[in-house]
Amino acid sequence: MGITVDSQEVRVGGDGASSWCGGGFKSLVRRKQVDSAHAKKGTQLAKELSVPYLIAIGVGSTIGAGVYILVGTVAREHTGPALTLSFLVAGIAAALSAFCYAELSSRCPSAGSAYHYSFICAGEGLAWLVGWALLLEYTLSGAAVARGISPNLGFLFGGENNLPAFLARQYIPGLDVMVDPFAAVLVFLVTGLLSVGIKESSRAQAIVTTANVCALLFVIIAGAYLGFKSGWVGYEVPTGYFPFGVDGMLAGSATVFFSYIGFDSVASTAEEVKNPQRDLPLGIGAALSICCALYMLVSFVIVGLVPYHAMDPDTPISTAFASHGMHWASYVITVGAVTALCSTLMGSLLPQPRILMAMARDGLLPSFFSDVNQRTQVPVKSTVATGIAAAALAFFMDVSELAGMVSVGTLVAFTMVAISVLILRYVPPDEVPLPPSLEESIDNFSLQNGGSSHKSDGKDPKAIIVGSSNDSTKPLLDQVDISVEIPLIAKHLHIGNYVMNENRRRKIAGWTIMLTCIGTFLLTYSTSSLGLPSLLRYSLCGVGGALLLSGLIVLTCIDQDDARHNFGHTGGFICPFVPLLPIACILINVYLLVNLGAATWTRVSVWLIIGVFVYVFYGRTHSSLRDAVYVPVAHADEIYRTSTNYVS
Ligand SMILES: NC(=[NH2+])NCCC[C@H](N)C(=O)O
Repeated sequence: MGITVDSQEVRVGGDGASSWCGGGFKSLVRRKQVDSAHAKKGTQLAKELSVPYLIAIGVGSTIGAGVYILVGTVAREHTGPALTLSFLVAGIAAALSAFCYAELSSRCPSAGSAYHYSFICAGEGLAWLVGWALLLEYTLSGAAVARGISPNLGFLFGGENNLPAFLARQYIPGLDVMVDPFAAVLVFLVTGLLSVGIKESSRAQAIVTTANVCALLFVIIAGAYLGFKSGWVGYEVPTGYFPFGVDGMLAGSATVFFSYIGFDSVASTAEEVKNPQRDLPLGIGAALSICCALYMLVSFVIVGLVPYHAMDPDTPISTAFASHGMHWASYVITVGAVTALCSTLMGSLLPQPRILMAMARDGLLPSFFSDVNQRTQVPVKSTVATGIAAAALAFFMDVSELAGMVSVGTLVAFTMVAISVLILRYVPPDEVPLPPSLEESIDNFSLQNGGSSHKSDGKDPKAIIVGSSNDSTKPLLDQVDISVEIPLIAKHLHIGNYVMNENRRRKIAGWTIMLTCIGTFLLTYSTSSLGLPSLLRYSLCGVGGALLLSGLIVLTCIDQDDARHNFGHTGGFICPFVPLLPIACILINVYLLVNLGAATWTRVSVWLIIGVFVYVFYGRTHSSLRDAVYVPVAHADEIYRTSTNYVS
């Protein structure tokens, strides 16, 4: 799109996404500036976190009950001894998303993670959906995890029925529900801890995470000892390493991918990190590598101890140890599972308030949620709101059936993060809403000069005139800290032929990214929907594959935005192999999304439809971008020239 001179409204620069959208859809594609989310004074979070804390948050949020349970069912049904490879493949798939998160968190380090990146890159509509889906994910996963703790504790007491009354679930006959007061209390305890301060809560996270990592190390070391002693019977099975073929191993990776969910919590703490550009990529990368190594070693040992077909589907690890006479190991493993659940609970309740806060700062939710407590420098109100919602769910509902809905949030976020990397590289956001201080100066200037203020004259606020001649522009600029504000505007000005070329490049890139995403969906949908008539399936598959491949080729040939070079030199993280890596990441995540099943999608649709209503009736009209001010091109040009004179 680039510069449009047809009306008073001018976008300086522009993107490939909004040019084709009519006025009604403009709110959906308006994008915020990278630095527009910088908190105002008094609403800042405490900058306390360094790499070790980030690793603790990442590992703690990622390692949950998943690994303790999945190894049994996945080895029995899909992979056999090749389970270790499934964890490797799933780890590589997760690493693709981690690379994308690392670049975005490093380049756009504000709270809100995937929601925030989507707002900067893809626009308000998709950002809202991502944020809305993440809210569902974190609340449900917090509730599900809390609810999983008492059955695990039951092992320590010799069965759930022997649990002391305060730990056990209670049946309420009148309501025909099984309530779990302990789960609710636990959620409140974690909420309290998270409200005290980010440093205190991440310290607690570090302690709990250390305990659960020690339990996994115990499984690895003691298991390897038993394996060497007993001759690794699990690997001696006559069916070989791949009893279900390589296909089975790949199907297993899709299931164990769940155990890698959670490292993205690190990105949500971006605003609380001392040196976000360097520390966030390090934290994300180290956390994921640690989890991948632990998962592979645990699975390697466990499938070696027991033949895969004899594995227990519910308590595979304890049973494997018991089969070698080490019954007491189940206590260590249960403690490991309980601490893992506690740390994932914290890992779910930590990001959600930050996403609520980011959405409220952008005006899409009431400002109640963006309130930061002055003393603790934590978004206490949204933390408490999150805690109440998760505790209520955990108290009343057995949310385990809703597990698929948890994955939707994560996978939608992972997909959008990969798309955001492509957009940031090829169609970086440079429709510049004016920086707030310049806006204020314009207002003051208009008032002082009796000129028409864009806010008060009832005209389209976007149609603001930034001075109509050099004479009127100069005093305006006098009131602005030019060294800060002008480069922001001037850097987006492309004059002469260059504009046309750049313009065309952006347009092609924007369309290509969109068509590549459509191709990914068609390809994964057609390969997964066996019920479709085969002609339709093959056609969809062909069209999808062709779109995807040509998208990849076109993007490989198009120049990327130069900013990444400058950014790379400042010590920030740059995702390698763009566009191949993000496209592979989109493909994997869309494949997993498409395969979540109709029942999950029906439930999620209800939530998303509610989200659309909230957006239409609240977010769209309250968005902080609703009055975004765009620089008219002629005057932007003037500002540019004037500022050059002024500076020189
Ligand atoms: N944010 C979340 N969805 N967290 C859930 C994490 C689940 C965790 N990876 C597990 O294996 O149990």
